[in-house]
This record gives sequence, structure tokens and C-alpha cells, in this order.
Amino acid sequence: MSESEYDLQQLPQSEPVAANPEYRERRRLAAALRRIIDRLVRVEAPQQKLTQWADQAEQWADDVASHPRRQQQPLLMRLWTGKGSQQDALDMGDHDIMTGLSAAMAPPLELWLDGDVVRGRATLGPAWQGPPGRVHGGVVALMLDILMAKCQDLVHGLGMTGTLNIRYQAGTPLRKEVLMEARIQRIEGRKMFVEGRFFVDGEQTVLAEGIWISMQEPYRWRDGHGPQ
Ligand SMILES: CCCCCCCC(=O)SCCNC(=O)CCNC(=O)[C@H](O)C(C)(C)COP(=O)(O)OP(=O)(O)OC[C@H]1O[C@@H](n2cnc3c(N)ncnc32)[C@H](O)[C@@H]1OP(=O)(O)O
Repeated sequence: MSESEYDLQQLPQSEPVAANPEYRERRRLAAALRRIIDRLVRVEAPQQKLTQWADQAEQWADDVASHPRRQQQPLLMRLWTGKGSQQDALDMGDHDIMTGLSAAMAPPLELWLDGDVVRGRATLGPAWQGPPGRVHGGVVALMLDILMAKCQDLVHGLGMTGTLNIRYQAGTPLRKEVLMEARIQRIEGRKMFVEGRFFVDGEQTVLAEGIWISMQEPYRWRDGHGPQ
């Protein structure tokens, strides 16, 4: 894509855009913060050290807060009308919850298309814990929502999650690679029915079924995808 033709409806969902120099630094910053978030959980350190880190963090937070935030609406409009720049695409997608490489909270969750299947992988640390040693069920729901929504890359139409049903079949462990897959089961007008699954060490831990509702046009398969 050229510098001025990024289109929200054509951009692969939840996949990184090539970084420019500014975003290489933002990604480096987010990666460092992610390590801190991970290591802070029950870190064994003298109280003096905790005081020092807290002082530094407060100072740093004030410094960051003294800078304005880039407005989202104008860049969203440019992307929505197919006139976005690489910078716009980065400003939007690189901060996505769970998948954005500049989002310090993101694990990150990596997603890609494999034919008509959406695949994903992530390894989550103790900051994401629910039951001891396991990923929180609400976080599992969040990951599923993002994974299954990417099925919209296979169709025309873009919408929101209407319904998400989850069967937690086994605990999803922390610190182990979770493999994910999602498929479109069927399309009915503005509704897209999707199935999602998680696997750890070959064992299925989660089964989900969801319905996405297109905001405008009815969903229809893109060329080269769907039942031939
Ligand atoms: C564009 C990028 C978005 C990125 C999103 C990131 C992922 C998210 O976090 S999404 C946030 C969570 N989801 C939401 O907040 C959605 C909240 N709900 C809504 O806004 C609306 O209920 C919405 C848009 C889903 C549907 O409203 P509306 O467009 O008026 O639909 P409506 O005309 O009533 O119904 C259309 C069809 O969908 C069905 N339907 C409507 N809502 C639902 C639902 N929640 N579940 C299942 N089916 C539904 C209807 O039964 C109807 O079916 P049929 O045509 O067979 O009669």
C-alpha cells in the first residue's frame, strides 16, 4: 500500500503494520513495559528498591501525562474512507488491546490467516492469572473475541460481536504456548456464525461459538474463500 491509501476495511484485522522509526521506538518501549508488568508480580525485592521504582514510575508517569494525546477521530475518518496513511494505520492498530505491538498491556497475541482458518498463538504470564497457574476466564473471553472477529478478514462486511458463548473445558495454563483457531460456520445475511478453539499441548481447553452482526452490508465471502 502507498503512503496515502490505508483503508480500514481492507487492512488485515489485528495484524501489525510495518513500523516507521517512531513506532519502532514505541514498540521497544511497550516491550520493556511488558517485561516490567510480568516481573512485578510478587517480585522479591527489598522495600527500598520498591520505593525507588515507585518514585521513578511516578515521575515518569507525570512526564508522559504532560504530553497531549493524538486525536483518534480524524485518523479514523481517513482510514474509514480509504485515505489513511501508514502513520494513521499505526496510530490505530498498534495500540489494539491484546494484539498491538505498542500496547504495553498486550501479551502480545499473534494472529494470521491460514486459508479459511484464523490461527493464533500467545503465551501469557502471571499478570493474566485467574485460578492459580491459569489464565483468567475473562481474559480467555477477550482473546476469543479478538481471534474470532478476525474471521471478518474472510468476508465483505464489518461488525461487532453480538453473542459469545464459551465452554471452558479445561484450565488454560499460564507460561505455555496457547494455540488458537477460528472458523466461519455459516453466514446468514448480516449475521456471521463463528466457532473458536484453544489448544495447549495438543489438548483442547476452550470451545466457543459466537455471532457477529455486520453494521451495514450483509456478510458475503470474499473471492477465494468459503464453500467453492
Ligand atoms: C468495526 C470494528 C469494531 C471492533 C469491535 C471490537 C470487538 C468488540 O469489542 S465489539 C463490542 C461488544 N459488542 C457490542 O457492544 C455490540 C452491542 N450491540 C449492538 O450495538 C447492537 O445490538 C448490534 C449492532 C449488535 C445489532 O443491532 P442492529 O444493527 O440494530 O441489529 P438488528 O437489526 O436488531 O438485528 C439484525 C439481526 O441480527 C440479530 N441480532 C441482533 N443482535 C444480536 C445479538 N446480540 N446476538 C445475536 N444476534 C443478534 C437479530 O436477531 C437480527 O437477525 P434477523 O435478521 O435474523 O432478524
